[in-house]
Amino acid sequence: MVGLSDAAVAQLETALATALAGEGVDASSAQHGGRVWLAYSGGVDSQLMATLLARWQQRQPQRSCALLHVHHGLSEHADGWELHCRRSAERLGLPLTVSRVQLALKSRISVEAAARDARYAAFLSHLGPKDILLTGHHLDDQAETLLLALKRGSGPKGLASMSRRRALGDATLLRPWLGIPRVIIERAAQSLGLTHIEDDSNADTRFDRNFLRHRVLPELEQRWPGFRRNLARSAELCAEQQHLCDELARSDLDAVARPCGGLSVSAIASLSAERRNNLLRYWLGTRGGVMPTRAQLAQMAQLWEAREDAQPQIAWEGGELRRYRDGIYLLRAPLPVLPKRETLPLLAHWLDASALSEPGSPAPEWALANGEQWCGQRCHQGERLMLPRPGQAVSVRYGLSGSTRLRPLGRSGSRSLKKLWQEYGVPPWQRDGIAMLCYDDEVVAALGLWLEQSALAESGVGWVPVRVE
Ligand SMILES: Nc1ncnc2c1ncn2[C@@H]1O[C@H](COP(=O)(O)OP(=O)(O)OP(=O)(O)O)[C@@H](O)[C@H]1O
Repeated sequence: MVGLSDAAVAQLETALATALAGEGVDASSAQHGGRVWLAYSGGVDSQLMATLLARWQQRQPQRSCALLHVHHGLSEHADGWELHCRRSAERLGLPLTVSRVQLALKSRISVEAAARDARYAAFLSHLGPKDILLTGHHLDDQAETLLLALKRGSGPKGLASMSRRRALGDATLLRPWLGIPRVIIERAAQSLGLTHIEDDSNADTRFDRNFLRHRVLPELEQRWPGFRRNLARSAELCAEQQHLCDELARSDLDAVARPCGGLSVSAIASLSAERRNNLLRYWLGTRGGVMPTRAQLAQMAQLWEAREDAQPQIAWEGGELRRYRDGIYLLRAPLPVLPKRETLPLLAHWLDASALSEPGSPAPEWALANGEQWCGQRCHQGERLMLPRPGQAVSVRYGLSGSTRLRPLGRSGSRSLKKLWQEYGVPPWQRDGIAMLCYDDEVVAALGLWLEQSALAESGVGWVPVRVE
């Protein structure tokens, strides 16, 4: 038995060291400058990992390691857990940060999910760009996660469950023990005589995960030994498939993205339904927010099946998709109400500055009411705006009347703004958000779209508005 326990400790210690070495965070590599954090609940898994991390650090004194405990404020015992973590961190000689979170309990979201969201938000707020966050997740957690994903009817992305390594903001999340069963961890913890927190709610089978852990998985494992390991293998296979789907979606996105934003309807319509759904899920995933359900995705067919002059819209919890001509656009928040007129003192100052003949001098950035950031580039050549005359006010205006007549560079004659919006393919709901740059009352540019002929510099220094990405 002693031999088995020693082997368990050695296996876990090796898995931890190997995962960290894989990130270049060991003595053999000098380049990794980040900190190694452990998400530390004080439960048996993270208690053992904290103990082995402290040992690891003694062999790597140049590395900075720390523990991060999230106090969810859910249990009456939470203060006691925090105290356990503080005492234990002191004994191990590892600094501890405690993060207190407030749970946003929304309908549809379970307490467990709300706690997890709050926990990861707290982790993110403490991690630096090159940091690593370890968690004590193991094979049994992975098997439970896969069964929970099956219960929800997830596709390959959900069934892929947890990954051994993934980005967390600019940091990296590592789960060194994801392939190791809980029994090995318990055996090792026992042999080292560790004291850890026992969360009484872990026994409460009203929670889905606990129900699977205590009632379902033991029975399945008894009937089919190795069942958990097989579940974890299925999760890995799903992760591989998902990886392929993402690769395909990225290349499809390159092909269907329109240069001025949105996706091309005709390009999307030429894809098979499965490929289209894959692309849409990927695209919406990269934009954040709540994903549409499968039924909502099916409804999106209206967007590319509608007549060209129709303007269908599909709304769900995470946003709204609208079609305008050949483009599909995602709107997430309600459109902002913009002030009609806004002066740009910084820009005016820059344009007035005495060093006018110094192209390339640093330009201040100006933020617009629609959230865009712009700056100006001075130049001697090319299509550039003339500088304002002394005393002329520089402003941006929004929501100009559609009958305003303008003369963009490169078009003959003047046209109404309404006609120009159509020519430039600007969807109706974006029009009021386009900033029109004015000298006194005269429009000199529609930012991001065109410069006005009447305001072009004919000689000497001029300037070009440039969007800051
Ligand atoms: N309150 C918390 N603070 C910091 N990290 C946490 C917290 N709860 C969970 N974790 C991290 O997430 C991992 C998995 O969480 P899970 O809820 O399965 O574990 P637990 O039963 O609370 O604790 P453990 O896994 O340490 O036994 C933990 O190993 C730990 O790394």
